[in-house]
Amino acid sequence: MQFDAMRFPSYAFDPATGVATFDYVLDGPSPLRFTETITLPPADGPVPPALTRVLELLHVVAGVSYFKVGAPARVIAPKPVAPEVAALFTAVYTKGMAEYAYRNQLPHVLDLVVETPGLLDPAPLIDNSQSRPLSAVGGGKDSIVTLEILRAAGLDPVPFSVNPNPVIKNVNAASGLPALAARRKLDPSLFELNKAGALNGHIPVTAINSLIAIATAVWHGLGPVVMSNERSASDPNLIWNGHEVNHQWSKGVEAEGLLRAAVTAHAGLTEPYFSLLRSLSELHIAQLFARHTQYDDVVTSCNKAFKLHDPTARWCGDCPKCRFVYLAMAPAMPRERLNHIFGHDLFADPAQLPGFLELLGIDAHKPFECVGEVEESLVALSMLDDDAPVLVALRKAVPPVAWTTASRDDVLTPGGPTYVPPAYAKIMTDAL
Ligand SMILES: CC(=O)N[C@H]1[C@@H](OP(=O)(O)OP(=O)(O)OC[C@H]2O[C@@H](n3ccc(=O)[nH]c3=O)[C@H](O)[C@@H]2O)O[C@H](CO)[C@@H](O)[C@@H]1O[C@H](C)C(=O)N[C@@H](C)C(=O)N[C@@H](CCC(=O)O)C(=O)O
Ligand SMILES: Nc1ncnc2c1ncn2[C@@H]1O[C@H](COP(=O)(O)OP(=O)(O)OP(=O)(O)O)[C@@H](O)[C@H]1O
Repeated sequence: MQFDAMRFPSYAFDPATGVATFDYVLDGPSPLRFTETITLPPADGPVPPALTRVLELLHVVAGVSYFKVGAPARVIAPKPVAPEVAALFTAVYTKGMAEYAYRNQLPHVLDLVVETPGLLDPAPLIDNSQSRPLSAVGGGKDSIVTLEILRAAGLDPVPFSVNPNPVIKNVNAASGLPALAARRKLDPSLFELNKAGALNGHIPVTAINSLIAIATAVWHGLGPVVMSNERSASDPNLIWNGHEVNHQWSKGVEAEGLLRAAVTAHAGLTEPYFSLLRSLSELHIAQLFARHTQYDDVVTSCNKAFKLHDPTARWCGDCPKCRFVYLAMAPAMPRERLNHIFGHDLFADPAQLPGFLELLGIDAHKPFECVGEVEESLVALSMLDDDAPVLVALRKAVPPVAWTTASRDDVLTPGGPTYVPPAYAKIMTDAL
């Protein structure tokens, strides 16, 4: 299938139902049309201009799911925008699609510049910084840690999820906090095209979920959207043709800065969005999670639980994410509790050894999954001193030089750039 350009013909929003419809076209000799539907949790009152503006951003950003069917050389945004917005669009379609470009060997994707038809002045500023935060919940340990820090500080967070599956609903129930939810429905023809062998691959889903969260916060008169993206999300998996390829790009600090700047320029929000956990390693977050036992029967970080077509699974016990989180939580809690959470004893199963070696940097590149850095895995291993079969084998396999690169202080001391506003930074300091 050959396509020349991707266009964004129209979008509509119905405040009576909360339904937004976004139209897309892949132009070429046989054009393809798509419509995505996003339903925001309904709110009373008129539609604030800032909501319309956030939906304009979402229209273009959510287009990546359809762009990937054909990877056209041109992407033509529908409206004039500020430079900050043009920068976000281009980054989402290039850096956000880098894993897709790498796996499908489409180098032109990394050099694409999203075309925008003219310049728009920045929107007037709206101070939203003092209102209740909206806290995105994905069902994993990270968002639970954020929710509990915000709650302990008396900020009365509102949990929010896109397409909450049973895992997310159970986490919300365990928190006891009333939650908001949005629904997102991809155009069904995408699945038919995928079955027929169309180009496919990973997309920067966090950028999409984040804009849906910001739209919801604006419509409900809430404050900043608080994410739980960790420090290591910013690190690439590999370099390809001189470009970084990062599976988690839209969870990284660069994407956070671009998204904040674009939302402030286009919709005027002074404090739209930040990650509270940005300065922390996954290992550190796992230690903070260990303080809260009420989520043990519901927490799930395994991505198998998040398939669009299989919403029932919890920890599969046999993927990079399960292995990494198991290793990261192991130093912070008794093994019985760990095995209860996972329903598997991964350190007793020799079949898990190759996967753990990969996490420890002894094989291949960092897996294309949301896992922490090699140093974090090494430090976690160094904090474990029992003789479980997998641990014994791992200690033998790690070359002596590897231990010298793994510093417990580096991994467990907060650091790196963040966009956490001062009031929230103080809360974080108090929580650690
Ligand atoms: C759950 C998962 O890992 N899905 C990725 C997987 O898709 P799969 O076919 O195995 O299952 P589904 O997610 O049900 O997707 C069905 C098809 O729909 C397409 N699609 C899905 C969501 C979307 O927003 N747009 C879409 O076009 C998808 O391509 C399938 O054809 O493999 C896919 C191809 O590599 C990935 O695109 C699926 O990833 C989801 C978008 C997803 O939600 N993944 C997150 C669990 C994830 O990877 N999060 C990253 C953060 C990435 C970021 O920068 O935001 C992380 O936590 O590290
Ligand atoms: N369905 C969703 N709706 C809204 N936000 C989500 C959803 N899934 C993930 N997120 C948010 O996106 C960010 C990245 O997701 P990620 O899956 O890494 O986090 P998590 O589920 O909290 O923790 P873990 O890394 O343990 O899985 C987090 O801030 C998370 O809250």
